[in-house]
Amino acid sequence: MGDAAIIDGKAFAEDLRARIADLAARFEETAGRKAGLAVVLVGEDPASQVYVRNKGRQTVACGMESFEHKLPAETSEADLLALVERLNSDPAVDGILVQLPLPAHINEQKVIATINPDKDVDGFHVVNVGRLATGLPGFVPCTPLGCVMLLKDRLGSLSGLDAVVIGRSNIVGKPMAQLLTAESCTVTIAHSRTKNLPEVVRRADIVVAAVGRPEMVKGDWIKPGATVIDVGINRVPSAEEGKSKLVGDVDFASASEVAGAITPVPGGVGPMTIAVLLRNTIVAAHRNAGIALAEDAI
Ligand SMILES: Nc1nc2c(c(=O)[nH]1)N[C@@H](CN(C=O)c1ccc(C(=O)N[C@@H](CCC(=O)O)C(=O)O)cc1)CN2
Repeated sequence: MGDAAIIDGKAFAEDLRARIADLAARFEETAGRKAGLAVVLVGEDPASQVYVRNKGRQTVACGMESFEHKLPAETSEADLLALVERLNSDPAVDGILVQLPLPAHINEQKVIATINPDKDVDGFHVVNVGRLATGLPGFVPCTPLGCVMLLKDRLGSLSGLDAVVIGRSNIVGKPMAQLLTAESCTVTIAHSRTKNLPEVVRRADIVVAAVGRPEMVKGDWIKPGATVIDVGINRVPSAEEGKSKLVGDVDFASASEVAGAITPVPGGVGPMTIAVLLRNTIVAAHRNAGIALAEDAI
């Protein structure tokens, strides 16, 4: 392996959860109730089951209330929308998250649009997308916000840096580009159709790979000393017969020879996703209860 510093998302997420646990305890004292997060899972996708279980456990470990709703894969869209409506009007629920992906017969956008934007701790509702785009307070999607936290922890100010985001999804690529713009980076959104992609990436001080292609970004695409954030989570066959392993969108072995710092997979961006979800939930609880909170300090 090379000289790149390893950005330890697991350790950062642990620290963040400890701060959230303090805030949750103080919230309970002041509000007379725990902050609450409702997580809805439709179907039996194995990865989603793990993520939802971890969300529930970490919510409780931080001193918040977890409301889990596990629905069969054949649940109708109407029934799911009715559940979301009930959660919208439940005063014990500060945050609502519907685990994605949903089964093909359910319209994801319709479900997200039904969540009360002030309980949308995933930051996926168009109202929150618009708030982020215009700089208004709302909720920011957890994975990109976690990436920015890791970058600022590593680099301090990001102002003036060249950033390339590879991937243009609504959940990661687009909000990531907006957050980096708000930090005064010069941002390029690249994707699978970008011409001369390696050349574009080589200009960047910050590379965020969120393209969903295992180990696509090679070491010779990286500017020496750049900071590399790997959002990819790809399960691929391992050298051991019948086993699989997780890899990112970055070829870690070659990129870590060149980069100044890099997130590993696993243990980089992934653990930040759930920690930031808990951060958004405690923020939602304070807003819903009308209790002041220095949100930027979390
Ligand atoms: N409603 C949502 N659905 C989905 C989101 C989301 O933010 N909101 N993101 C992903 C899945 N996800 C959380 O839901 C998630 C992904 C990965 C991790 C994580 O900790 N990854 C570990 C590896 C875990 C493993 O072994 O599989 C790591 O990278 O170290 C947490 C949460 C899609 N759906």
